[in-house]
Amino acid sequence: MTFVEDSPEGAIVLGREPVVQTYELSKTYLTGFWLNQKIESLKNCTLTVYKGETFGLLGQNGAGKTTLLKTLLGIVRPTSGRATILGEPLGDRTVKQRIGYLPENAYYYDNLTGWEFLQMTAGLFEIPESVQKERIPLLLDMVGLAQSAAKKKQLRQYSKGMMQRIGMAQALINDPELVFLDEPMSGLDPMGRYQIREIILSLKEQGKTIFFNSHVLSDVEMICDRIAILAQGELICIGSLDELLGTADLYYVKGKGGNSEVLKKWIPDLDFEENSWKGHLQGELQDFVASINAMQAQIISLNLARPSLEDFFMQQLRQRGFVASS
Ligand SMILES: Nc1ncnc2c1ncn2[C@@H]1O[C@H](COP(=O)(O)OP(=O)(O)OP(=O)(O)O)[C@@H](O)[C@H]1O
Repeated sequence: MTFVEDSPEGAIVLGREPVVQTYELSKTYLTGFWLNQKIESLKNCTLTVYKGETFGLLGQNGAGKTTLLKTLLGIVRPTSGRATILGEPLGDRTVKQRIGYLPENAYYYDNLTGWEFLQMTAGLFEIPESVQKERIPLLLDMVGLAQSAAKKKQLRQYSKGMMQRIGMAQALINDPELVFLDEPMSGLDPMGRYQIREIILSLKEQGKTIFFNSHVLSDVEMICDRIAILAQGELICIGSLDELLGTADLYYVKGKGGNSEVLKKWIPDLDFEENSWKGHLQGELQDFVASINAMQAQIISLNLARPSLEDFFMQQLRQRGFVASS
């Protein structure tokens, strides 16, 4: 299938099927006793997520990630803008059958065992009992929960890691095409995070589309095809990791001397070490070298560099004034 509509990210990529599309989506919460305080949680967010990709939405606490996810799921009504999920407008009932959702802070009926909880969720999707009998053990295996524990233990006895796993299983109970995961690695130890990453990768192998929120940037870097960064409700960048991190003309430079104010214009993450400085160069190399010569400063080394996602994330926030420059 080919698509050639206009999109916020420019033309939609030919040959790729969009499964989530938002156009200038905004959400303003009204709070306070008189509902006269406004919190602009999302500001004109436009993005496209394609079939089969793992898409990571990043942002600091309070950036608006959960609000965007809840808006897409029809839990929160947008103040303005529009969006489609699997080609249908927000709130379409048929779409709900085809998507899965792992909430960030889920409140499940904790007197149920894990098994009963999955049966209850399957019931909500009207999944026949014969299918449930096959699917529940498969899902438990997939998320790494022992069937005996799932049958015996009530959810109130579950650890954080077990809750995250059972949450993942319920998000997949309807064999969804598109899965929304809100901070799936939050609160997990390294082994738990590794296992969740493995589950996400196996879902990707099955051709599912995964949209997830996270602030664990190293996990995102390992598993995402594309990412977007939200800051104070604004989407400040979107693209594949190669597009965002792998630009061939990005240099890591070390040097000494010169004027720190001038250097900072070229090197936003400028860092000083005894009598030298270092950081990632922004701008044309030739012009930078001319500026270095004019200041009678000295370049010690210049290497092509791919920043880590964490470096890139901090740099984007600093450049746009969302965090103070160090
Ligand atoms: N129901 C609500 N009523 C009023 N304000 C809200 C509501 N939900 C979220 N907000 C506000 O909207 C902003 C974005 O919150 P949101 O939970 O979407 O951010 P987040 O990026 O998911 O943060 P976190 O990583 O901490 O979960 C915050 O300022 C938050 O206080």
